[in-house]
Amino acid sequence: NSSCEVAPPIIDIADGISETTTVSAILDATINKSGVLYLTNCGYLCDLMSIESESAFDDNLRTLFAAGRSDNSSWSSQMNSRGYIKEGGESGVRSKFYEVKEGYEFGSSAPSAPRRNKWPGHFSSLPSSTVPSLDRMFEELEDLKNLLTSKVFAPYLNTDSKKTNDPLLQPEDWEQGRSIDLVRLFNYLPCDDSSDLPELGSSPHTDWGLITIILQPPSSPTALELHHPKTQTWEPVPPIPNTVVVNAGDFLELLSYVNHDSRSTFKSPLHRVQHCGANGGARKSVVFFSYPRPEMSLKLIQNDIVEQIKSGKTDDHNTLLGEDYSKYSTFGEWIDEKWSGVTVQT
Ligand SMILES: O=C(O)CCC(=O)C(=O)O
Ligand SMILES: [Fe+2]
Repeated sequence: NSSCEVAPPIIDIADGISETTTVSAILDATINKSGVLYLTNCGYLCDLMSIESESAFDDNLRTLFAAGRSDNSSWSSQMNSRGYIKEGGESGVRSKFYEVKEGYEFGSSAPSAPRRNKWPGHFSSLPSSTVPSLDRMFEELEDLKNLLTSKVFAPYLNTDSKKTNDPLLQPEDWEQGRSIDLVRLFNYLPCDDSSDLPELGSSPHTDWGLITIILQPPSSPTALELHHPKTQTWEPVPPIPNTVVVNAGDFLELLSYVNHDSRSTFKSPLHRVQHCGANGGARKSVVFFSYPRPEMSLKLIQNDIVEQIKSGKTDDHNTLLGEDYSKYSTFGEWIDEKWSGVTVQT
């Protein structure tokens, strides 16, 4: 049964990932299976996805989106990627699908962060707790990224350094990624069929960074789907109360090619968000994109690795493999270019 095979495992991290069985389960899901897994007992973020917390969470986001809609000084721009994203503001696969959603993007609130968050200013009904609770969410997401990377992904990448003498990924490489890490809050709007194009919540894509963490409120409709390469089918990733979803990104996959053969690399899975299913299409989610520090050199990967991978694989959707990135010397230069293509300039 293909859906059993591809169904992401639920991994309990109540022990904080000190057990080798927990490490192995996460590696198995990201290397041998689909590249997606659920975490449970992950603390604050898993508690936030409980049935009890759902209505408060939903109210918070609804107020924020309303505020963003009515204050165009808080709108996100191509150059900034911070603030409110209005409906139709995402490029996606522009000529093929219409992405029926609005969003809100923010990152680190540290004064030293390269980009400033843009919260709606003149909206009096935005509760005073909204921004602090979103800042808290960002910190918790950073903690979970750092935990997973330090205990699971970096140790794996740094073993077997046959091709490199130095560790591939050092603590500062992921910890300092926080300056560009990004939370995107999405409000997938009810289906209205007003577009000539087929409607989707999110076009098929892979994520670009190290890992992505997705929060799906427990009673929201199943909409996130994972492409199963063997059967070429889309498999649901339904919300499960008290869990978060984690998936590997293109950069993590690519790093793993440096020290490992193609059979044992991380999988950055192709996924999409369906629309107009249950609940008339309405759904909210929180999606956290994590990256390495922007100064991280791409030299290690440049060699001949990309060519080797390309020649050996036909069904890889890694966006880093699809283009000539030898013109970029750091991860930051490359990701800036990717981000500038995301929002539609209007
Ligand atoms: O909303 C979701 O569940 C996932 C969205 C997604 O895959 C993305 O924005 O990269
Ligand atoms: Fe994604």
